Amino acid sequence: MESNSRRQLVAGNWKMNGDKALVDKVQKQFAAATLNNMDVVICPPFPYLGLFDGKVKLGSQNISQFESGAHTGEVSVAMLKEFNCQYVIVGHSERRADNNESSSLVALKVEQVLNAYLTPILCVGEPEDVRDDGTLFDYIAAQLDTVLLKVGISQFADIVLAYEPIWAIGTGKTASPAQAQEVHAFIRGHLAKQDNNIAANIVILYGGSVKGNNAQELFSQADVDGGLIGGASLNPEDFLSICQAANQ
Ligand SMILES: O=C(CO)COP(=O)(O)O
Repeated sequence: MESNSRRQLVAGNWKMNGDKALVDKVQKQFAAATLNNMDVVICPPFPYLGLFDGKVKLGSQNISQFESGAHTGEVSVAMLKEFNCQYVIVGHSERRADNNESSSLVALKVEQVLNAYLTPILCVGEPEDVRDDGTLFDYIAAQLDTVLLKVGISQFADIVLAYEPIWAIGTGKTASPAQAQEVHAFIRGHLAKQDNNIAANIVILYGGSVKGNNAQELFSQADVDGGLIGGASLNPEDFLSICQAANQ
């Protein structure tokens, strides 16, 4: 694999949790922290985006596939930009399940985010039965290929990927560092078939029950470049200790 300039990234996905008090706590915590070797992104629910004061990078948890117009309840990339949002989580398994988001819809959303020069955090990951029946790699490849077909490999230079095995999300059942590394290496190898350089440089996060006590081992795997953190991102102390693990 080629040399790379990957920097560790930790993104906190609050999901439909948190409140204004948590915004204040997180901002205080990170204003006092020194994290020079990694990037922190907070992805709160939409209403809280405007409350952040610029000390941490911001991401949203979803976006409309449309640019603007008569789409009640949707939020556009242009609106996110007005709130200094730099990242957008796209294709989280909870949205794929709760809102029937297909990989084709996910691909449209990725395209929308890229067109606005924001960074998609594109989530892929298998349910437990897929891992059990041995079709894990085909499943992940298919999720990636739908987006690859839509936007092309060169656009992956501006994408962050997140591998989130569904069986590990919110379950306390983390993928082992070896299991995470195996899939991350597969993803990088899959992209390398089209472009070695992009594959070597793309940041691939792991998500699924990352905590302060397992982050360091996960993040030290060769192809794991940080994490997408759910539950533990709601506790500023825990989240900071995860970020410190990525800062080393
Ligand atoms: O879904 C996740 C982040 O997007 C992971 O959630 P947990 O860290 O709560 O398992």
